[in-house]
Amino acid sequence: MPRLTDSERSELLPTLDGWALVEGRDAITKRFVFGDFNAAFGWMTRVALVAEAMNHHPEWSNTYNRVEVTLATHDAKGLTRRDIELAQRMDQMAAGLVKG
Ligand SMILES: C[C@H](O)[C@H](O)[C@H]1CNC2=NC(N)=NC(=O)C2=N1
Repeated sequence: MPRLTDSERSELLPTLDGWALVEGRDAITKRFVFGDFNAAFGWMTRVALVAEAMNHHPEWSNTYNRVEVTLATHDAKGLTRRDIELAQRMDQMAAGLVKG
């Protein structure tokens, strides 16, 4: 899986909702804020099954109702289309459950 080209980045990154580039690393990151722990962990559980089905896994941490997510393709040592797809899936699955 090749890393995103510059033109792919300028095309695809703006389609994401609230994701930011990680300083000093070819990766994207986002903080999801849910109503409570149950909502946050339930979302993580559902996303985990999607990630496993995609064979593409997030780097993430959970503190009560917050989930910090970083996406990159380890095999490519940077961003690929898999990261864009997983980010979009995460946004879809968080719709209506997150603040802001
Ligand atoms: C062996 C397994 O298919 C690979 O390690 C997969 C699993 N999940 C992955 N997830 C991510 N984020 N990047 C990868 O390169 C990757 N590779």
